[in-house]
Amino acid sequence: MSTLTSLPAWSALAEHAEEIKATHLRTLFADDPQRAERYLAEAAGLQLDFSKNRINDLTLTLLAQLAEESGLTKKVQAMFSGEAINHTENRSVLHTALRSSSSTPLMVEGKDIRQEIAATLVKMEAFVDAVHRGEWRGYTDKPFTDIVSIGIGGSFLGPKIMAESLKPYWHKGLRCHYVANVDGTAISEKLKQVDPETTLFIMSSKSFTTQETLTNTLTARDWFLAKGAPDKAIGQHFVAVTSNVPAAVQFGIDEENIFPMWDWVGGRYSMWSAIGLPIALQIGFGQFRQLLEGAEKMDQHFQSAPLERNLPMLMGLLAVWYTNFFDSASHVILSYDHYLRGLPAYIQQLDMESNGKGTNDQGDGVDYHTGPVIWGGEGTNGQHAYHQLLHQGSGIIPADFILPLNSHNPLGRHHAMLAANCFGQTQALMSGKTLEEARRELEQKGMAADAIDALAPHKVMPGNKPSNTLLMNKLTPATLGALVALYEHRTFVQGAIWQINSFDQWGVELGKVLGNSILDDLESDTPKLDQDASTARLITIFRKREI
Ligand SMILES: O=P(O)(O)OC[C@H]1O[C@H](O)[C@H](O)[C@@H](O)[C@@H]1O
Repeated sequence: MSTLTSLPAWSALAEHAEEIKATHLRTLFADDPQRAERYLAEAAGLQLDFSKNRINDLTLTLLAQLAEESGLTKKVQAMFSGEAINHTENRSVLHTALRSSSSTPLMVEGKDIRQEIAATLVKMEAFVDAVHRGEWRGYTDKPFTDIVSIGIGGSFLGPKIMAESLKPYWHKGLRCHYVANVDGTAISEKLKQVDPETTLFIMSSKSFTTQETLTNTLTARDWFLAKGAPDKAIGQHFVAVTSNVPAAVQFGIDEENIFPMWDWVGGRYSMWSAIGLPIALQIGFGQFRQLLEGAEKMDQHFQSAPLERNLPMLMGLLAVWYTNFFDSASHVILSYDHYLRGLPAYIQQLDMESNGKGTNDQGDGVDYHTGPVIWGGEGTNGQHAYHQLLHQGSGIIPADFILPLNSHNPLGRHHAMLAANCFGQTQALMSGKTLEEARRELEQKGMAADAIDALAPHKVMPGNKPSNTLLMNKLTPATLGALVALYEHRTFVQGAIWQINSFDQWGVELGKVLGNSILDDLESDTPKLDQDASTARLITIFRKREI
């Protein structure tokens, strides 16, 4: 038995889960008229209604006990104070420092990182303002109209999705494009849309070794020169964000055009650093700061609020509750806001790359489930598709519904309809429809008794499906910052309970290495073909393709 499953709270939760499984959410609501008020928590402009979860007060007490026995509070402090909690890479985990307004020195390897952070923000601000004012221009003296941001993983999804989410705040006259995939189509299609004289390229790579990013940047540079730009214009049109300055310089980026980031920021947690430069260019530096401020408010809440009011703790512990005691293997994020349609993909990377681990901190294989599959999409679209599985599928898929109370585009009844759909879905998941209700409905339609017998069972919706509803007054840089920080800390809480390192990603390495040796075989005149039979065959088919 692992140290986690032998904790007293774990067995107590297992026992308690049996009681809860025998209780319908309808009953929990009927038995407790105050439930909706009591299971509502607020922080940093976000309201969480967690009353439609399969819990009661005892569940919360036992989850709090689990947090206590797992040393959660100490682990939170260890992260914020800069301990090297990413122990497999011997690194601190300090994305929270990037949005902190504190001036108390924060030392990492003998250096106060607050100063480096502040200096980088100053450099970013000066750059953003210079581009916006048209002072930093293209080689033919025209102001920039387009930014092409090249990066992948954490160096792509954060900037792209956050900028997309904040479209109402965009700086006029500047468009950002994002290229990640090594598929030549990705960059070709972007380059068709831009003019070399008015395009600025940002190469974002923490390591500066990522195949996709290096390849796409070289292609962009070749295109730029092939379109007639002089060599000396590269400095004006190509900037980089990286923690590997020597590699960027060697690659040909001017040293003064490099924005630093650091080892203590994980890729999927890096949008708050200079990796967020495309966001800042797109929405302006003042609003980029508001994004940071919103996140800082959530950080403060996470560190100080009591567990029963603490949004990230509640959401993280609820995820553990369903993953480990209800065998739930996935979690769905449903954005009821068109601007937030990319958020599920962002959280997918954040959570699955963080908690998709099967080895615990002691180096042993875990004997319990860890990171569930995170997926989702945009409401109401999903209601006409995969919500079927949420309502009538055989398992439990906990859902997060996210809704701003005000729209940036308040058109007639649209927003009330959107909200009604959102709330209606949470209600349907919770209450479902019984056989009697299904039968009554069909009787009222005048259906014959034998037809009712045949059809009614298919119309039954078990309900009892858990969901959270997250509300904010309006989607702004500050509320978006708080929302993303909330999910970061939710991810942390789960990893802390599961005793895994949420901050490394060794699992992505092997495929990269194998990919490189396969690339040699695809391109070489004398391929080794020393792979397994299937892979060797695939290589041979590719080599023999008709061109
Ligand atoms: O920023 P880079 O060093 O180019 O890394 C880009 C991405 O690639 C890696 O494979 C990791 O899985 C990601 O966590 C990372 O964000």
